[in-house]
Amino acid sequence: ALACASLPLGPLPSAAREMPDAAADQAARKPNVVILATGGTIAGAGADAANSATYQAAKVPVDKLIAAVPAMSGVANVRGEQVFQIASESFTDAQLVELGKRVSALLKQDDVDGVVVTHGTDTLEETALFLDLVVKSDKPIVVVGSMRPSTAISADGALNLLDAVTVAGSKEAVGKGVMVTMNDQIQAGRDVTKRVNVVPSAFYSQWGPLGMVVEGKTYFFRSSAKRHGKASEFDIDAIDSLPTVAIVYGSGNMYPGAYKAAVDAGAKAIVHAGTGNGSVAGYLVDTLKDIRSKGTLIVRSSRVGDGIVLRNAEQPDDKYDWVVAHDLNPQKAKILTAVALTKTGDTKELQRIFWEY
Ligand SMILES: NC(=O)C[C@H](N)C(=O)O
Repeated sequence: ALACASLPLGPLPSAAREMPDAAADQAARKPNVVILATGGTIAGAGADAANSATYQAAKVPVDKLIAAVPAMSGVANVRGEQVFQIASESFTDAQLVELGKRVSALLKQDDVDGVVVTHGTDTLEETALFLDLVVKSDKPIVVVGSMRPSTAISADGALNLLDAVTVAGSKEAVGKGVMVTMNDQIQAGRDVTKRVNVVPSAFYSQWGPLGMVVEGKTYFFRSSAKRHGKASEFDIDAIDSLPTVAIVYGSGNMYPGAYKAAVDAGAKAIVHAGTGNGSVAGYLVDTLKDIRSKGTLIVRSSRVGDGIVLRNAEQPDDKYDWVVAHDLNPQKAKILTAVALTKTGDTKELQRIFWEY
C-alpha cells in the first residue's frame, strides 16, 4: 500500500485561452519528463506505518511510484524507466556511468524536456554532483529521494517526487544545473549534502538552497556560480569508467596503513578527509609525501563539512604537489577527482578544476 498525495492542480490560466491557437497550444503543452528510478527509500516499504527507519529500500517499481502520485500528470507528461533497484549505498562507479549515459541520451531527445532520477538519499549527493559535471545539457535534471518509506506515517516521497517533476518541467529550471528537491526546497546538486540520517529536513547546503517549490510552483532565488552542464569540460559520452579514488577519514591517533592500503587497492588518488582545515598529522606527512612521489594524488579536504580548504594553509601544498578540495566535502571531492582524472593527472590542472567546478 502506497501513501498517495493528491494535490489540487490549477486550471489553464485564462490568458492562455485568449492567445492565438499556436501560442495557446505552446502554453498549454505540458512538458515531457522521464523518471529514471534507481531504488532507495523513496521506493522503500516497511511492515508498519510506524516504521520510519526500519524498512526495506528499493522495493517499489517505477510504475507504482508514478501511480501513487496522480498529481504529477497535471504538471507533466510523465513516463518511467527502471534503471536499477538498489539502495544508494550500493551504487558503484559503473552504475554512475551507466546512469549518466542514460540521462544524457534522454536529454538529447527533442521530446524530453527534463529528467528526474529517483535515488536513495545516502549517496544522492555524489550522483547529483556527478551528473552536474558530466551531462552536457541545459535541460533540467532533478535527483530526488525520501527519508521515509512510502508506507510510513507522513511519508515525504510523494511530495518530493511531485516537486521534482514540477522542477524538471519548468522553464525557470533550465540551465540551473542538477537540482535536488527535498523538503519543499530546491537545492543545487553540487552543493547539497545529507546532514541528518532520519528526518525529512536532512538535506542542507552551506551556500543555501536555490529556491523552493510551493503548491506546484517553483520559486528560484539564486543560481550556482560553478561550471556545470553545457559549460562543463567533461562529457559522459566520452567517459566509460572512473578511476579508483579512496577517502581516508581524519581523526586523532591515525595510522599510515590506511593510506598504504588505498594505494595497494589501486587508488589513483586519495582524498584526505582531514581534521579542521584539512590538516594532516605531523607523523603522517612523510607517508603522504611518499605516496605522492610514487604517483598517487593527494587531495586535502576536511571532515568538518562546511567551509573551504585553501592551498598552502596547514600544509605546503605547492611544495608537496598536493591538491585542495576547496569547499567540496570528502565524498564530493572524490567524485570531482575521479571525473577530472578521466582528462588529466596534472596537479595544476586538477587544482584549477577544483576552483572552477
Ligand atoms: N533514505 C534513503 O534513501 C536511505 C537508503 N539507505 C538509500 O540511500 O538508499
